[in-house]
Parts: sequence; C-alpha cells; structure tokens
Amino acid sequence: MRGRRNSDTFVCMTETAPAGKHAMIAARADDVVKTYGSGDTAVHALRGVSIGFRAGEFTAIMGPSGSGKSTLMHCLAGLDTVTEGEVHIGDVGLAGLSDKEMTKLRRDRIGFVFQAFNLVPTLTAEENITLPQGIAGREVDRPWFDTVIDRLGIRPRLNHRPSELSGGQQQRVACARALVGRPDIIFGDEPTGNLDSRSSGEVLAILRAATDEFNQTVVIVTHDPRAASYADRVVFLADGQIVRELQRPSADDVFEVMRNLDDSAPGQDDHGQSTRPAGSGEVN
Ligand SMILES: Nc1ncnc2c1ncn2[C@@H]1O[C@H](COP(=O)(O)OP(=O)(O)OP(=O)(O)O)[C@@H](O)[C@H]1O
Repeated sequence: MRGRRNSDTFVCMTETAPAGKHAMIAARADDVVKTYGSGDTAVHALRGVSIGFRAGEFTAIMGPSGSGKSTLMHCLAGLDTVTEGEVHIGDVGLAGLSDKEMTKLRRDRIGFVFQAFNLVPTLTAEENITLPQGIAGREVDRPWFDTVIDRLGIRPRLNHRPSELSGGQQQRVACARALVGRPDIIFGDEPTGNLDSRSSGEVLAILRAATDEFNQTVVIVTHDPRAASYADRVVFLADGQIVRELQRPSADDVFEVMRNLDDSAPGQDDHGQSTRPAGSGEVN
C-alpha cells in the first residue's frame, strides 16, 4: 500500500488540466450515453458520462458490478460504439471514423491489457509481443523492445509459448505487447484479475512506470482497491454515472468509498434501469 495524500474532487478533469506534463488530454468522453437494446428491455449502461484522461496519467475506474466500467472502457477504446455523446482519442473523434480508420487508430495509438491475456497460443512470447508491429508492417524498435522486456523481467521466457508460462508471466508478456508499440494510451480491463498478489504488483508497477517513465496514459478497470492505489486518480461509477473521484488515494481510501457505494446501491434492476431517486449520484 502506498502512503499517498487523499483529496476528493468532483471537478471535471477536462476543464482543470494544469499546464505541463498533464495538460494534454489523451482521451475523453463527452456526455456519453450507452444503451443496449431498446424499449422495455433496454439496458442503460452509461447515462451521460464526461471524463478526460490527461497524457501521462494513470486512472483506475471502479464501481459495483454492472455499473458500466467495462462499457465505458470499451467505448473509450473504440471497441464499442456510443448511443449518444462523443469519444476522442487525442484530438480524433471516433464517431466519424470508418472501420479501417478505427483499426488503424487502435493499432497505432492504443494498447490493450485484458484479464484473459489474449495471447496467441502457437506463438512464442517474443512473437506475441512483436505481432502487432508485424501486422502493421512496422519495424520493431529493438532498443525499446529490450528496455521493455528487461523492465518486465521476461527475457529468459521469450522463446516459451503461453502454455509454458505462469499467469503472471503471460500477463507481463501481454503488457510488453501493449508497451512495445509505444501507444499513447493503454487500456486494461481487470489486468490483474487473474493474478496472485505478487504478479499483480509486478504488472501494476510496469503500468505505473509506463506513465512515470514512458509518459504513456493508462486507464484500468479494477475491483481491487490495492490495484487502484497505484493510480493517480480513481473514478467511481454507479448506475452508469460518475459519482465520485479520489486523487492519489490509499487502498484504504478506495476500499471505504467502495464499501459506501455497495451499501448505498439499490443500483439497477434487471434491465439496468436505475432504482435510485432522480438526480442522485451526479457529478457537481
Ligand atoms: N452487450 C451487452 N448487451 C446487453 N447488455 C449489456 C451488454 N454489455 C453490458 N451490458 C449491461 O450493461 C450494464 C453495464 O455492464 P458493464 O459490463 O459495463 O458493467 P461493469 O461495471 O463492467 O460490471 P462488472 O464489474 O460486473 O464487470 C450491465 O447491466 C450489463 O448487463
């Protein structure tokens, strides 16, 4: 657990970006609504979410199950479309992009680390790490590749296939794959969900280093307060809305907010309809 200053804020980050390292917005969502289905069976996964992610910043998204965390991440990463509102990666709006342009943007500017690792079983660790560069027809930056794999401690495992690696090693390979292409922004959907605490710590440390040493932007979804305590800020969703944000919290701070959210959440009914009073849980 890291001893960090705790201060709540409810201020929209896009409006308060300071000058310097964090001034540039790497990604943002503006009034994003995501509804699955329609009519009586419509599920309101996101109900007007606005948030910005500064370049070089590590953000963790938390919230009760079904609060919309994965949906928000998938919309931000262009893996899903929004029903209303806009998403930008850097200054590129995703709404107007063709499938081809979207694929190129994801390939060039976004890295992914998922809970299920998504490694190709027939390829070695090294082949998995360099696969996206190969598909893009780009040369692998070898000095950078060396830096990343040494930082992750996976050099001795480069010739092994995923089945010959532990969960933690597979996740580090997935991290290396995300880092080697030098994407502007890395999205992690429960990147430590399948890992023991030691491997979790290693993966979180490299994601932390991605921001501190490599000036990349990291956004993860997690249920783990300890994982969230590695972030610069933690954003809490409930019922498809941002309801709270902590700056540089400790794991205990995060745990406390999660406990209150879980306690106070009548949440959603089976169709994702809010059962809260109108106006509750809004960002001021
Ligand atoms: N493809 C889909 N079709 C219909 N409903 C969906 C779909 N994906 C998500 N949902 C619904 O949208 C809501 C938000 O889901 P989401 O997966 O974003 O929540 P989450 O906070 O990531 O949950 P968890 O922590 O359990 O993974 C839930 O009610 C979920 O059932």
